[in-house]
Amino acid sequence: MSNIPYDYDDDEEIDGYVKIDRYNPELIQNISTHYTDILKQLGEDPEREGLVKTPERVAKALLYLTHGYDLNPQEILESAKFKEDYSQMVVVKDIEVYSMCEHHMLPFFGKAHIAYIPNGHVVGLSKIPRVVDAFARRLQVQERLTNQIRDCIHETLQPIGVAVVIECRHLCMCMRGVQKQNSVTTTSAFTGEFIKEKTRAEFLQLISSKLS
Ligand SMILES: Nc1nc2c(ncn2[C@@H]2O[C@H](COP(=O)(O)OP(=O)(O)OP(=O)(O)O)[C@@H](O)[C@H]2O)c(=O)[nH]1
Ligand SMILES: [Zn+2]
Repeated sequence: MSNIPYDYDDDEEIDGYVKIDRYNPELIQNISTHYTDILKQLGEDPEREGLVKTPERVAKALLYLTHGYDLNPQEILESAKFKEDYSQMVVVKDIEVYSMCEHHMLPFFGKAHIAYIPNGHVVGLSKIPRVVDAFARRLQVQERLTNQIRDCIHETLQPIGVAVVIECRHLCMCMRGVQKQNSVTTTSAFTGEFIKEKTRAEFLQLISSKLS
């Protein structure tokens, strides 16, 4: 998960990448005011003990859940790009994904599996999950999230190929609407060498194998 401290009054940098403008008190106050009204519209009493701080908590939570807008995924990758003559597939799998669907603003969550074949440069491994978070922590659809991760890695590292597979459960399909609790959505995006069947098959085989 992202390392952003759970402290919204902090105006310092997040891991050196970005200023937390998003967490300023005025913005939190503005969003809170709307949530006080929403609580009333829902038939609740915003003054009762359990709800007094809820609008502010929701405001902070929403700002956290969308902090990806403040991150620059290209910069994250550029910050740890190293010359290395390794030209086999690098696979980082089972990366937790937490995002919010832009249609209902309800969570979707699951795993991302990512591979690239270096072309003279490798990237610090932790930067791949960071890129996933930078795009996931926005209002998203799973297809766009998948393509954005692929394009960012492709454009920044210019590798021989990139592969992204994401598997998620969407709460908007589980706890409302069609109410299918067990459905999982899988999306994928490939560039370069991964468009070839043999390379793609090797990747799919690697992400389906379990560590013993
Ligand atoms: N393609 C895609 N659709 C998504 C994603 N997240 C949510 N949706 C869908 O967005 C659609 C919005 O459809 P609408 O008919 O406008 O909304 P709705 O009436 O709330 O739809 P239901 O969920 O079917 O009740 C729904 O079918 C959702 O399942 C996503 O990541 N990708
Ligand atoms: Zn939805």
